[in-house]
Amino acid sequence: MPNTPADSSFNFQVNLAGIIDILANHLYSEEKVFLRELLQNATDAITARQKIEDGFVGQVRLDLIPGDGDSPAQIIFEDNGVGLTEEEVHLFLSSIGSSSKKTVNEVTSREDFIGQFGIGLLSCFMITDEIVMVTRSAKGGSALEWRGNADGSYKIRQLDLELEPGTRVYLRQKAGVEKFFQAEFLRKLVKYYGDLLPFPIHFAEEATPLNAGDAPFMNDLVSSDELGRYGIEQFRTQFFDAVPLRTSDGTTRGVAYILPYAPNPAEKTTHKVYLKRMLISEKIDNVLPDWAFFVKCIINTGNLRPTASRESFYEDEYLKQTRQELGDALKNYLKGLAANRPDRMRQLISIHLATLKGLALHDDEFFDVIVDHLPFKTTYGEMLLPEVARQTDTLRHVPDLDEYRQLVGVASAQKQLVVCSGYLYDNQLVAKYGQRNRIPVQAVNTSHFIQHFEDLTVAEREATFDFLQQADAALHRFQCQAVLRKFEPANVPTIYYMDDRTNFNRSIKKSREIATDTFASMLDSLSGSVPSVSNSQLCLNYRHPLIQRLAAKTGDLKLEIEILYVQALLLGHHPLNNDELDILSNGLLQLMDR
Ligand SMILES: Nc1ncnc2c1ncn2[C@@H]1O[C@H](COP(=O)(O)OP(=O)(O)OP(=O)(O)O)[C@@H](O)[C@H]1O
Repeated sequence: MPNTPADSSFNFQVNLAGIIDILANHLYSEEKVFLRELLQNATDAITARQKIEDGFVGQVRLDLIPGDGDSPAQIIFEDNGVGLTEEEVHLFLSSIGSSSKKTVNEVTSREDFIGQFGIGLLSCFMITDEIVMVTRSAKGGSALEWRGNADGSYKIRQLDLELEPGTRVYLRQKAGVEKFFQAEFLRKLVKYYGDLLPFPIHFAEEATPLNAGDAPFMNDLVSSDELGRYGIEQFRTQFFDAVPLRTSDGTTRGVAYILPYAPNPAEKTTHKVYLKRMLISEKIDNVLPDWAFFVKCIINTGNLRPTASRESFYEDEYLKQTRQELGDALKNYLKGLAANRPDRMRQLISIHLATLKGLALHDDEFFDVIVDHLPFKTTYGEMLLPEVARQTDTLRHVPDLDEYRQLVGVASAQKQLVVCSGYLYDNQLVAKYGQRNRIPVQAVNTSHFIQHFEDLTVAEREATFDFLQQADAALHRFQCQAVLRKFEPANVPTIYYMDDRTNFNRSIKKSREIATDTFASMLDSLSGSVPSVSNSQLCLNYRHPLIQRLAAKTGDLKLEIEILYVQALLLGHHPLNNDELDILSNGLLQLMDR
């Protein structure tokens, strides 16, 4: 054991080969990014040269020397950028984490370049064991050869060659990465990462560059047809629409494609993002607000800061501002669509209804943009909430779908405008609409309607007294009270209101019928804990001829009343338990006997 003095200090020891291995092989998710890093260095070198030579025209050439039996294949990647002096080679190329792009002076600033960490070149070690770079600085000096090894060693030598300024990188294939050394593969990869770069990238001696150097979304005057065609080309999808995006300072611009289908909300939509015209990643998910997951974007940005792996952006002020502004552009599009093309807005809503409703609930701003255009089922047919609000002083809604179905005919006949809020999010949306627009909102159920039905006259009440007594007694075992009222439509004989307690007890009874012994005793103790008093009501319609006839009859009407009760359950979409099914079958048998 070494004898360490009490308060001695040491420097960390760096295992160079280990660090290189981590950076080269574990920072990036895929090997192909080595080409992105080479393109990025070439772009930055050309930018740096343009800073000192006004109007300088950059270019890049990529070549592949196929392998033969003895020597492996080799990629040669060449740019006519600023190159490196000997001092710079030692300072930036041979020192991990050093980058010439951090240097700020009167001609360059940090924002001019894509690179910043001083590690990107190491990604080439994913496909080679040795990086050879031949460079000559535009600032003068002789040509140099630098050989960097994955074990952390490097060599430099001066070359006695009259080279034009620029840099050439040689990468000799290591075992197991043959696919990156195929001409076709490289061509595609260059197009993939560098299609928008503003200088030609040639393959070998080919006259036509591999990259287009531009894209329709970079052009302010682009037509939406052109954007649509670009969307098909990029994603093989005919989108619902293409929305041009642009931040106020113009540093980020692009296009948002509205998906022609409802996306899976569990999956985040990712976007294709270029940084200073170089493709960073297709999997960026934080450049748009969360609510915008019904669009897929392609954007080019000049000021967002990529992380070291370049697979996402730092959550900084620029990103927040950009996200806000791109979100605003989308909201403006939706507003414009609603104002000028309501038919298209309706189509968009019909595709993304659930998504838009869910988003509106969680984002107040978005809520205000969209809520006036969301269709709701009402007793007057499909309506928008502002239309409903114009026609009633209180926005009444039925939050239970089955209950709404039972009530719709009755409420329409009473000329009551009621919204169905039984579909996903509708209940909360109606409540939020009332809250934000200061309109009273009331959730109503069947009981509300029964209370407002017309009462019988005194004479009618006297004449039906016995019948009502009998009905009440017959319904007692179902924890239900009989009520006699007059309501429209006259062809509806009954309407049933089931309160929560009865509902709970009925579900327990239904489960009890199929439960094992142990589970049954648990259910018994549960049902014992609920008071048997309930407010459930079977409202009999005195306008219906059948009810009038029954009310006028004397004798035992238990079976008739029970059948009416079961019929009301069925109309209200309530599942029947065994007792109730028996009532139906007995009733039919007795009918046959008669
Ligand atoms: N083609 C090139 N022309 C001129 N200089 C280059 C070239 N490629 C690399 N360099 C120099 O080597 C340095 C290190 O490059 P590297 O790609 O590792 O990091 P970076 O580009 O600075 O930052 P990042 O890690 O963010 O890519 C650069 O800062 C630059 O000075």
